[in-house]
Amino acid sequence: MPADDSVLPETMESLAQLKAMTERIPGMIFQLFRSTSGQLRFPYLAGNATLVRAGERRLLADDASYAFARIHAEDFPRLMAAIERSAKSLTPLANQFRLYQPCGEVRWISVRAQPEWRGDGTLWHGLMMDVSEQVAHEAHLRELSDTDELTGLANRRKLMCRLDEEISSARRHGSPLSLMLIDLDHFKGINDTWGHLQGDQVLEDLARLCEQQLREEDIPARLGGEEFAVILPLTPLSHCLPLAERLREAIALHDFGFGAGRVTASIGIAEYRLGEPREAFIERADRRLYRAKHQGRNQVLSQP
Ligand SMILES: Nc1nc2c(ncn2[C@@H]2O[C@H](COP(=O)(O)OP(=O)(O)OP(=O)(O)O)[C@@H](O)[C@H]2O)c(=O)[nH]1
Repeated sequence: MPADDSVLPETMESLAQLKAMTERIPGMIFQLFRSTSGQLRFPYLAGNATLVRAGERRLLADDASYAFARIHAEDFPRLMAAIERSAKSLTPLANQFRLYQPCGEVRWISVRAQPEWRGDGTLWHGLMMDVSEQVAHEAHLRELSDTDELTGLANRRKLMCRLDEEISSARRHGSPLSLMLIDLDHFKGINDTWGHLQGDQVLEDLARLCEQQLREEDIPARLGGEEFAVILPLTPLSHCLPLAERLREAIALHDFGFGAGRVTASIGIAEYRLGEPREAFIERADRRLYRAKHQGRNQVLSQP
């Protein structure tokens, strides 16, 4: 074979480049091997030292359990199931999990890897990235899209999701579930007399009153305008009625900034009937609210 003096320096240079690059990427590149007996080890692991300490890497080359022990308990079964599926079907592994850092901090890690059958086990070639900032940003966006901007309560979209969840739980367990619909009386008059900003303040105060008067497990929301709703899980109508009455009274006695007794609300309540669709449940509470308005306002009306 003809000697080629350029091969060695070029190879050395590529290796140096590769080393410099892997040490700087915001994650790790790895090979993970799982033997047919189920033992896991990282034959290759390079990259961001904060995810795995240099000393730990040597241990992980023989036994990956040190790293797997740092995975959050809630995410561990999902990751193991994904590894199992990927090994069985030889399809790419894609998962996201929380990893405890040596300092105790938790980071979100996204893993993508391609499996390959090696005769005595499966070898994945992959990449792990620290996606904690992205996960936090997504959670913030989700929160914004679920929250009413003015009052900070859940918005209509979130309320409907929560109502669906509570209805399915009530169906599964046969547990009671009630709904309150709350509408401020003559709110247009408040806006017209005191101005829109003061009107907004009333809505914010009402949100705080709902939170103070109700229990931790109740779910208050602003449906829009001056209309609010509260989901009361595990609550029969007989328990919901005094709660609604207490809230109505608290509103009527509260000083919203222009003297107590100037703002009142009408409340319609209903208890979920097993099997009924969500809209029918809301409709029954709404009919009671409508009736409360027409019977003179500042009152609670219920429908069993
Ligand atoms: N300040 C403020 N006003 C709002 C907001 N959303 C809706 N409104 C006002 O709420 C008022 C609702 O008026 P109506 O639907 O006639 O109801 P109401 O005056 O409360 O009368 P009843 O419900 O029949 O007692 C309207 O004047 C809307 O402009 C808001 O975010 N802030």
